[in-house]
Amino acid sequence: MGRKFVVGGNWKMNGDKNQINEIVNNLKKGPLDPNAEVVIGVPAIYLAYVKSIVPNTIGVAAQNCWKAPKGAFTGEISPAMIKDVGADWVILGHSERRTIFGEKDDLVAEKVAHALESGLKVIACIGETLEEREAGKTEEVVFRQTKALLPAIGNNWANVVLAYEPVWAIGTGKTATPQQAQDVHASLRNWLSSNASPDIAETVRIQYGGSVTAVNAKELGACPDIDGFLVGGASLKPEFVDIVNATQ
Ligand SMILES: O=C(CO)COP(=O)(O)O
Repeated sequence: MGRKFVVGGNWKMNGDKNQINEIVNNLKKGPLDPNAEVVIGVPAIYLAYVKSIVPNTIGVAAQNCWKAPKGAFTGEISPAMIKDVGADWVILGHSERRTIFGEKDDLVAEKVAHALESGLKVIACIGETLEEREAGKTEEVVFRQTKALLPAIGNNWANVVLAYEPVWAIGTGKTATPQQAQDVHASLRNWLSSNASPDIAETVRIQYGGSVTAVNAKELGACPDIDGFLVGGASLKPEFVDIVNATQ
């Protein structure tokens, strides 16, 4: 009850200053549902630029970070740096980080722990592959990925949003049906109730991600355990505003 709808736009490795200006102007024009929280996940190199042009009501997220504040980690950025340029969120454990860059559950957990300790809010992503779904392992995978996060999150659940993103639905145009998504969200909440606490299960927001569009957002958003979206492709387009407003 009372979970504020939260919509994230994950731009991935897309956008240049021209396109960013267009996206931000579109968000400013809105109008955006004041009851929805909006966070845009931008490429690291544009974090400061986006922060300088976006209204304060819109959160800005990095799409990854390292698990230490500074040091000899060529090419990486730290939560301290993300905060220093004014952003306050980071997306961690995205399936593209897990599959393309080989990030395992324990590395994701270490990153989550350090990001939270550093005062960032975290969108932590979980989700099964098509092979895992077809083998009937959806819950096993999602519970395993979430279990790894429990010690990392500790008492910091208020600063965490979970994003359930079935890998087979990402960038494929194959959205999970509202029932498929609702089922996983509900069983994850149930699992959290036993393995974290009933209060955490009740209050944590769980986003759905994977081919969300203005067309399917309303039906997905109406499901009782879907508390928002993590949007890839459509977050670069004007329809993102309609997705933010899906529960209005
Ligand atoms: O990976 C996603 C968001 O993090 C989803 O991407 P698409 O919305 O492009 O399927």
